[in-house]
Amino acid sequence: MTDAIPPAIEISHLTKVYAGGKRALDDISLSIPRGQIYGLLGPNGAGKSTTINILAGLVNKTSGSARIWGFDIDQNPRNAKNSIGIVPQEIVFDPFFTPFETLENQAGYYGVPKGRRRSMELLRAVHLEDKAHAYARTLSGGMKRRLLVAKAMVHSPPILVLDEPTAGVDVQLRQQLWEYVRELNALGVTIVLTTHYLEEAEELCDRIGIINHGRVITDKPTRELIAMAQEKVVQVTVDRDIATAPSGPCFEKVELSDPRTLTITYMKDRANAGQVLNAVQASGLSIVDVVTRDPDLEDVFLSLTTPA
Ligand SMILES: Nc1ncnc2c1ncn2[C@@H]1O[C@H](COP(=O)(O)OP(=O)(O)OP(=O)(O)O)[C@@H](O)[C@H]1O
Repeated sequence: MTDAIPPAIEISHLTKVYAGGKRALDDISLSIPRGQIYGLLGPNGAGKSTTINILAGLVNKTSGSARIWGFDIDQNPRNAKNSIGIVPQEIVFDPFFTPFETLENQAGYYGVPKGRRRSMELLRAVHLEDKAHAYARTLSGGMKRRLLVAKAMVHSPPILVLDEPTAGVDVQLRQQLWEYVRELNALGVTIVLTTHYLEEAEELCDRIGIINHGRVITDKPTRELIAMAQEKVVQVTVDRDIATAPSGPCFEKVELSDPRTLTITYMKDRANAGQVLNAVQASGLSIVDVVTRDPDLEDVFLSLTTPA
């Protein structure tokens, strides 16, 4: 009876108006399925952190409701909190504790008995075993971020939320972090991440929600979202220099990138690449090379978040 299993996170008509009147969330509803890697995307100030901070119990909502692993955050705050681990955007540690102590303290905070603590195991998983007894202040930025991930996992929550985890983290560390996130997901942990890196969301996430100005503008499987980008681009190299770009009935836009290269945009619901190439040949040009570009999430994101 999979239908009876509640989603990992269910947000229903959530609204947040900050003191001062800023409406950061305006009637948001989202359902995040269990077992997935879910990407929450949106431009700066869209309301991503506000959403996560409400789930974490750090910000009070104005109205609406949220359930974490089936537990209502108002009616069952303790179970809701125990079901989620949050890696915050900002790095906050007591610099005088070692990574090992940091994890032990956090486990204590969650009431994890000594015999069931996994501090060393977690440090090993985030490649910080050799730093277990160094002061937190001596760790590099990337190490601190990995320690935050371990800290969020001390109570073995079924959901891990990462708020902009790779901001300011170099490419190699980012890859290591994602590797660990994927491992956790393979073990059954539901992952929610917010990111500005669209390629990253596209590569990692099974499903993506986009919010803008405090509203959900889309919430779909990544594949469907990419398919929504209607614009396609084909770059055609012709056999001789030309001075002006030819026109074609199915061209949305055409540019002469260099004297022999045409960059043609067409709408995939109105034409196909064959028709575009036929139109080029019909203008008397011979084609020597063709490069097509598939839409990526950036195209979808821009078309959905830019005011029409
Ligand atoms: N404590 C606060 N008091 C008043 N306004 C706030 C507060 N925190 C956030 N806001 C405002 O609420 C809106 C949503 O902010 P939020 O931090 O949730 O966005 P975000 O999508 O996480 O952005 P970013 O990607 O920059 O972190 C913004 O306009 C922000 O200025």
